Parts: sequence; C-alpha cells; structure tokens
Amino acid sequence: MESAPNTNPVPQMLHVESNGTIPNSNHLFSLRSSLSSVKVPNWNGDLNLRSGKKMGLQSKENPKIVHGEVGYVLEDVPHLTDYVPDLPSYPNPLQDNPAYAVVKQYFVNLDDTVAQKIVVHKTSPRGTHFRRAGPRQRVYFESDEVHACIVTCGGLCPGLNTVIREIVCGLFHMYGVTKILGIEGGYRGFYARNTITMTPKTVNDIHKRGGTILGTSRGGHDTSKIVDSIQDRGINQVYIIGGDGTQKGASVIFEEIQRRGLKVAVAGVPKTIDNDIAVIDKSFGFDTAVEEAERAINAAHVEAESVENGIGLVKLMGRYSGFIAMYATLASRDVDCCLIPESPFYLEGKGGLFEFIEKRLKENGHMVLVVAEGAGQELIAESMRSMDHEDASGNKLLLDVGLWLSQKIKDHFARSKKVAINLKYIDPTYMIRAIPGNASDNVYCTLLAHSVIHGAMAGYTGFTVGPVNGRHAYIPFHRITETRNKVVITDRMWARLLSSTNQPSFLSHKDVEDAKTEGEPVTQLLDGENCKDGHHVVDNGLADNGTR
Ligand SMILES: Nc1ncnc2c1ncn2[C@@H]1O[C@H](COP(=O)(O)OP(=O)(O)OP(=O)(O)O)[C@@H](O)[C@H]1O
Ligand SMILES: O=P(O)(O)OC[C@H]1O[C@](O)(CO)[C@@H](O)[C@@H]1O
Ligand SMILES: [Mg+2]
Repeated sequence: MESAPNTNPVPQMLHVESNGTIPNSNHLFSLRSSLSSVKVPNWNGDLNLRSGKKMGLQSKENPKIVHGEVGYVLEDVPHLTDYVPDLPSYPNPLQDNPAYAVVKQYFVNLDDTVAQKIVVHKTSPRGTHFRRAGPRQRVYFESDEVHACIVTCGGLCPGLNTVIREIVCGLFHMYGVTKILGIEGGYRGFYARNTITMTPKTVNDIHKRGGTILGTSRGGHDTSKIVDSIQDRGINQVYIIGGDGTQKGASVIFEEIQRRGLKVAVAGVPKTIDNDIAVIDKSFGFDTAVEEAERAINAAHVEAESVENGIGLVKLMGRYSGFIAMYATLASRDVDCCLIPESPFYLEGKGGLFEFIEKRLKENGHMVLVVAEGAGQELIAESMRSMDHEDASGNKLLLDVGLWLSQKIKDHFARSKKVAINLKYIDPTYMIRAIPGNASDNVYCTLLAHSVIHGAMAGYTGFTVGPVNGRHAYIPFHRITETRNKVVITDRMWARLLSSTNQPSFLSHKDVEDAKTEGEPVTQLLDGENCKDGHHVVDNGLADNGTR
C-alpha cells in the first residue's frame, strides 16, 4: 500500500512558439497528405493543420475535427503534443518483444481510421471516422518514466477485474512499465483513500472474480482535488473505467490536466451493463449479463409452466435502455412479452397488456413476462406517489416496476374473476452483474485493455476506446457522453423481437409517427444509420455480427 503522495513535479507550463506553432507536432499531421482541409471551430479562428498552427485547448465545445475529400471527416482525439511542447518520442519497445516482432504489420499505420457507417450508397459521402486503435511505431513515454493509475467508477459490471488485470499485465509485459497504482473506491479515492500498488502477481487471478478489486462509488467527483492528487503523486497515465457518468468525469479531468499543461494521458474504458454507451458496438459485460438473465427467465418459465395459469415475471436491469431485456428475450425464446423503457405500453382495454395475458394463458396455460427496470415509469408515477429522487451521481432513482406490475396483474385477475392466476416474480437484479465475465467478455476486456494502453503510450489523451463496426478505435470523450444508445423501436431488431414473442407492439399509428419524427430512423440501414445530425447514435448495438 502507498499512502503518502510523492511530489514528483511534471511540466506545468504550456509552451507555445512565438509564431503560434507547437513544436514536435508532426505526429498530428500524418494525415495531411490525404486531407484537403481542417476545420477546428473556435481554435483561435479557423486554423489549418498543415501549417502546424496552435490549436488551442480541446474540449467538447472545441473538438478536433479534420475534413478530407469526398465528405471524409475524422473526429480525432487529443494528443499530448497538442499542448505539451518539445515532447520527445521513442521507438515502441514492442519492436523488440519477441511475441510481437514476428507479427506482420503489427503496428497501426498513423493514417488508419475507422468508419462509423459501413452501410453506404454508391453516392454516399465517406462520413465520420475515428482514429484506429493499436500500437504505434513511436511512443511518447519511456517505460521507466510511466507512472500509471487505474480507477473504476459507477455500478459493477462483469469483466471489470479482467480489464484491470490486463491493463496491469499489458503495461508490464508489453511496455515494461512497473509503476502502477490502483485508486480505491472510485473518483473520491484519488483524494480520500490510500492507493494500491499493482503488479501482474497481485492481479493474477482477479479475472475469475466478480466486482472490482479496486472498489467503486457514485458521486465524489471533485475535479481539482483529483487533478491535484494526480499531479502530487507524479501520475502520468490515468486509466478510467466506467459508464457515461464516469466518462463525463474523465473528460473534465482531461480538460483540467490540459489547462495545467501536464504531460498526463487520460484514457477511458467504457463500462456499462446496460449497453447504452453511444458509438461503440457493445459494452463489455453485456453478454455475460444477458447469459445470466436467461437463467432467471428459464427459472420463471419452469415455475410458470408447472402450475395452472402460471405467470413468470422477471425484472431486469436497464435504467434508460432495454438492451438486456431485449437480448435476453431473444436468446431465451421462452418469453411471451418483453417490456422496455423505449416502448410505451398500457394495461387496460383493447390491445393492452391484460388482454394479451388473458389470451396467452388461454392458448398456452402459462406465460413469461420480462420487464426492464426503466419500463413503464410514467404509468407507475400516475398510480403511485412520484419520487423524484436521484443517487449520488445524479442518476434518477426508479420506481419498482416489477413489484408494481406484479400487483397490477394480480389485482386485475382477482377483479375480473375470469382466471385464477399463479404469479411468480423473479428479480435477479445484482446477480446479473456481480459475476465474472464469461469467455467472450474476457477476451473483449483484454482487447480493450490493450487498445487503451497502446493509445496512452502513443501519447493520445482525452479518449475512450471501443469497437466501432468491429474495429477498435479512439473516440473523443464527448462523442460517447453526449447521447446514450437506446433500443430503436422502429428498427428491425425490435421488430424481430416482436415477431419472436408475438406480443402486441402497444404502439398506435401516432406513436410510430412520433418515433419517426424524433429522428429515430425507420430502419437502421443506409440513410440515418442511427445518426441524427451525423452524431446521434441510437443503435441496437452488436454490429458486425450479422444481426442487422
Ligand atoms: N457530469 C459529470 N461530471 C463529472 N463527473 C461526473 C458526471 N457525471 C457523473 N460523474 C462522476 O462519475 C462517477 C460515476 O458516475 P455514475 O454513478 O453515473 O456511473 P456511470 O459511470 O454512469 O456507470 P453506470 O453505468 O453504472 O451508471 C461518479 O463518481 C460521478 O460523480
Ligand atoms: O444500485 P446501483 O449500484 O446504483 O446500480 C443500479 C443501476 O446501475 C445500472 O446497472 C447501470 O447504470 C442500472 O441498470 C441500474 O439501474
Ligand atoms: Mg450511467
């Protein structure tokens, strides 16, 4: 354990040449041969990367956007050379690593970018791209200079320990980095807790455990205290694992570090069990959660089919997005009706849930319902005292739809006296996320860890890593925090679910029209492809697996 921060000063002055150039910024301009112009709004006017002019501090309001030919756009991530002067670079030590030296084209070409849209027309513009993740020929840290730290924030997720393990092992084994600290208990751990020294030995078998060995928390993001702690301890690589809230916090930390002119790379690994992080194909732990959710659905099915007029009701996580419920339903095939936050439903009357339950019980003698925790919140609020409560991070605390729905169904059938039902309610809540990652999530977590390390070593900062159409990319923080993925109920994936369960859509013609005018595409193919204004990604995730 290390308790007292050391005071290892790092450069604080932002050096800008008198002619406005940033020395040593060639790195940034590797794309110049193929680019026609660079638009950098608010960066001291309209500047051109070719001229090597200073670009100003980068932020959500001041993104690094590069325009190329035929509508090519690169939404780039910041680099330490953007604001730290005279930064030397070094050959990547992986060149001498026998495991990698034999791999053909192991290093990523500096000009490689990943397209956000892969389904295009003959005449489509090339569209938005992100910088491809992976090791670079040159790095901006010497191995013995690196002092890294890792922090986990927000709710738990299967695979957290695997990401931690692989960051530690990757830094050690690939880059020869030996100084790695674990920050305990989320963001507040930077200033209120001790740190843990991490080595491959101490993390050796943690991927077999659920949770995070570092602990986590909500709330407690005090930017200046956090950056003071980073500076005081001489930390120069900060690995931040967490969801949308965490990545917003990481973005603020990056901006403060940049403002202070510190040579500190801030890199995020997106985490959320709800799979609602924008831009990336899928978040780690999601597959594991769906697999575990299926076990609950299976139990509900066994219970329901074993009694007369049995109803199994399963509540699953999903605060704003119903991906877990949707995919667990699709995977299970035992579910008769899936209710998610994105799709409004109603109970009484023609086309309502009660009518459907009666029909299914008549047909099959039993049925299984799956409800995402964020579903039907307006309905509950109408019939219960509304609670506008928030957690420490400002997330809305939900009313319990599972208990409410169970009671409503029981009341309805008691009142109607048509059928005597036997309802079993299963709420696996934390059981689906407090488990270790499954095999595919563990592999995915390893790739994320490697990608994030390569990015930080190469001097990128202010970025999150994740697969975009199957290729890992570096994505600016603001792109994944400005919106969240939702199930698109006018999309083919939801249509597949409806046809699999054969449940009513509960949508009126007006609802469908409203969904369309809200900017959500009728189909995720071509035109919109989940992009509103070229930015808003409302995708059902899981690209590149033939589901679209
Ligand atoms: N807008 C924000 N600016 C700075 N920090 C934030 C912001 N939103 C959240 N945070 C911080 O990020 C951390 C995690 O946030 P939150 O509890 O919302 O979880 P999350 O990262 O979104 O994960 P989950 O998927 O579990 O919701 C908290 O410590 C919180 O203080
Ligand atoms: O009880 P906690 O830890 O606040 O987490 C619950 C929330 O975290 C999530 O898993 C992720 O945001 C939600 O689905 C859920 O509502
Ligand atoms: Mg969140």
